[in-house]
Amino acid sequence: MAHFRMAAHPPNAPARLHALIPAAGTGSRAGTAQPKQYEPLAGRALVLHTLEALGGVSRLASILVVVSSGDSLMPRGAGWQVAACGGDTRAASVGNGLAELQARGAGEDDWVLVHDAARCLVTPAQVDRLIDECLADEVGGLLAVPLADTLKAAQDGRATQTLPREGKWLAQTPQMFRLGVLRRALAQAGAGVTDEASAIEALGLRPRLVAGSAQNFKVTWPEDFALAQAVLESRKR
Ligand SMILES: Nc1ccn([C@@H]2O[C@H](COP(=O)(O)OP(=O)(O)OP(=O)(O)O)[C@@H](O)[C@H]2O)c(=O)n1
Ligand SMILES: C[C@](O)(CO)[C@H](O)COP(=O)(O)O
Repeated sequence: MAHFRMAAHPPNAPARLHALIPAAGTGSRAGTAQPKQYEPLAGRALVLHTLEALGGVSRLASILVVVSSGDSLMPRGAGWQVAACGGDTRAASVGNGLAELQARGAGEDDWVLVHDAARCLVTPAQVDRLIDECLADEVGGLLAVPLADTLKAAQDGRATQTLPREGKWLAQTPQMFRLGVLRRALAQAGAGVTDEASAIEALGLRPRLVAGSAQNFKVTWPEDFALAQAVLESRKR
């Protein structure tokens, strides 16, 4: 694996910001022959749209993409680095990616913005809003959207109860936390957590919720590709 090291970061220098992109999943729910991040979308691999958006965020000092060992599909480019240290779960891929970032020169106090490769519709403006609102925050935070629909509890395919939706949000990415705290939080939380914020919450901390956008959805199901394509095409007009 080709390694890069970041420029030395002197003590007391301001914290830098890094993007970490977990891209080591198989996309089993998407029903595609290859992992969904490599599916063609508006003329190129889905993950390249994600990387283009992050490349438009001028405050990011580096972008590291985590892929599975043996992955031969991830495109190489000047604007990002690739580490083949993916794990069995998203949490493991992120934990391994944080260790890799640190090994490559990132500091404990540096901010890391973890962003799903599969959220290819994120925009630089959304990421900048997250950074603006979290940079002075003691904990950090995440993009999220308030629940728009009525929320049901269910059993055997039948609704058993309608749950209050007030105060409920859908978590998106990026999720922005200090590298050292996030590493420790994920190590304590274990492989079961589905996002970084849950590991931080388990420490008793309260991540800031920053308004995201319904368009920043995660490509998960077969029908999501056509929707993502339509959004990308609408932005060209
Ligand atoms: N072991 C894993 C699992 C997921 N991811 C990444 O985490 C992001 C969000 O996960 P998800 O949408 O669940 O992707 P998959 O795990 O690939 O999809 P599925 O659950 O349908 O198999 C994706 O960019 C995916 O590549 C990862 O890096 N390592
Ligand atoms: C991190 C995430 O995208 C926030 O909504 C989500 O939790 C990932 O979950 P998945 O089960 O790995 O798709």
